[in-house]
Amino acid sequence: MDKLVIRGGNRLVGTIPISGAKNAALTLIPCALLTDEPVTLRNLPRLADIDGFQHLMTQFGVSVAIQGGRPEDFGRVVTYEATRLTSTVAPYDLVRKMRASILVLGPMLARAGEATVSMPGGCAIGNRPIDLHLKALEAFGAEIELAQGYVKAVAPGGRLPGGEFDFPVVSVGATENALMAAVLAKGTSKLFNAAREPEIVDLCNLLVAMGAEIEGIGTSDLVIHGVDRLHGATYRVMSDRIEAGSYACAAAITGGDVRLEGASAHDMASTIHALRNIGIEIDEDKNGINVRAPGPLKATNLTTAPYPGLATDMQAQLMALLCKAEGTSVLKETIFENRYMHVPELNRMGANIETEGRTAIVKGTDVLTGAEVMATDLRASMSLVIAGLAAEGETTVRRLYHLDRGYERLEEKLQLVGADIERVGDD
Ligand SMILES: CC(=O)N[C@H]1[C@@H](OP(=O)(O)OP(=O)(O)OC[C@H]2O[C@@H](n3ccc(=O)[nH]c3=O)[C@H](O)[C@@H]2O)O[C@H](CO)[C@@H](O)[C@@H]1O
Ligand SMILES: C=C(OP(=O)(O)O)C(=O)O
Repeated sequence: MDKLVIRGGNRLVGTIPISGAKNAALTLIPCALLTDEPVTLRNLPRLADIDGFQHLMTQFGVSVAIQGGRPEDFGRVVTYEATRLTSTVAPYDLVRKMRASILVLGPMLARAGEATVSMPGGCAIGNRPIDLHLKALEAFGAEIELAQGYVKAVAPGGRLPGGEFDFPVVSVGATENALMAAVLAKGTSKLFNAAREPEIVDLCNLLVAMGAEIEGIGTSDLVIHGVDRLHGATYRVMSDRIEAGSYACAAAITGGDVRLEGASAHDMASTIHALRNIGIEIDEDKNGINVRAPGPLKATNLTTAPYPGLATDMQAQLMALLCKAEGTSVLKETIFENRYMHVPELNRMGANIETEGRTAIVKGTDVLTGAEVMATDLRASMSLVIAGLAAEGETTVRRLYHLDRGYERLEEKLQLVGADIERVGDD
């Protein structure tokens, strides 16, 4: 298995292109199930999760055509065509590798009147149940049965009537599934306390481009007027606010000066706010942001929350940055119950972090030291890379399959700005 070897200490300077957002792409791709016409997505990141999702789409008889895209380019253009669905079953073997596979449930049910999807199970960052996905679909009229680890959902009479659902907890995935189910329902549906992450706005924009009728886009109350059919569309995936935030942390920890080309300051306002509190200078323009670390990093307190709050997907990377800040920072993780798996690994690199339940106390230190570390999940992996870039000596990060789920050609992008990082085969 490959590993990353990082020799820390280089100041990052230059430009990093930001890719299309993984978490948007993973909800835009299943929209192709909603129509028999082609749906073309531009700026799709080249990631293991996207390949996995495409594989799942072919399982349903969807044709997947990758156009152009030179190997040296970031992103690519892919057309999905679900002229006729040959299966409505998402098997365990494909779903277990990628939680986001549950996002085929809503659109498949809307298009085919039935869907059978393996339960995704837990993962390193927490239990991650799907009860809200199922409750929202039931509120729209679906009949749901759980058997042998599978969810079987049926729309009586072949089409959901639509309905209302008030989310007791904000859920990105459940909002996405409910939206994709409601757009083809017979009647009007309402969602209250829906997630309003930028990726949900991206999803709504594609659905509208396909002919859906949605009111309240960007707010937590959505009204969806079901239509009889949707048509194809061509759509550009939004830029990845978490990838951009991660590279901002990487630049900042090295005292660097980096432009993140294509980053959307609007979508990552909470991360920018946190970085400014840490003493990082950020200039925004319509094509990207510039990140500069002019002096010592300052401690700050951070609490993750649904959008527009601080994204839980940024917690680990900001924590790595705060390991080198002057003073003590207190972080609170409110979204997932087990998202501090990077803490013992960062401590092995000389960080001073203590956790108590959902709170982490980070005492800043002058020196981090290179070490052999093990990545446990996607953002935890990135936090170790960030620490490694500022550490004295060599850091080796293993289990790169986590990083490859969510960072398009990470080492190439970091090399562009002067990092000493390489991917090597394990011996
Ligand atoms: C592919 C994708 O877009 N993944 C993102 C998505 O995950 P995902 O959509 O899985 O996360 P959710 O927003 O659903 O989870 C938020 C909270 O709701 C809980 N919950 C969720 C669903 C449910 O049916 N029941 C329930 O209790 C979860 O356990 C968690 O505590 O949003 C998360 C929160 O911003 C991000 O960290 C993930 O990167
Ligand atoms: C947790 C994440 O992704 P997923 O929901 O795909 O596991 C993430 O992107 O940080």
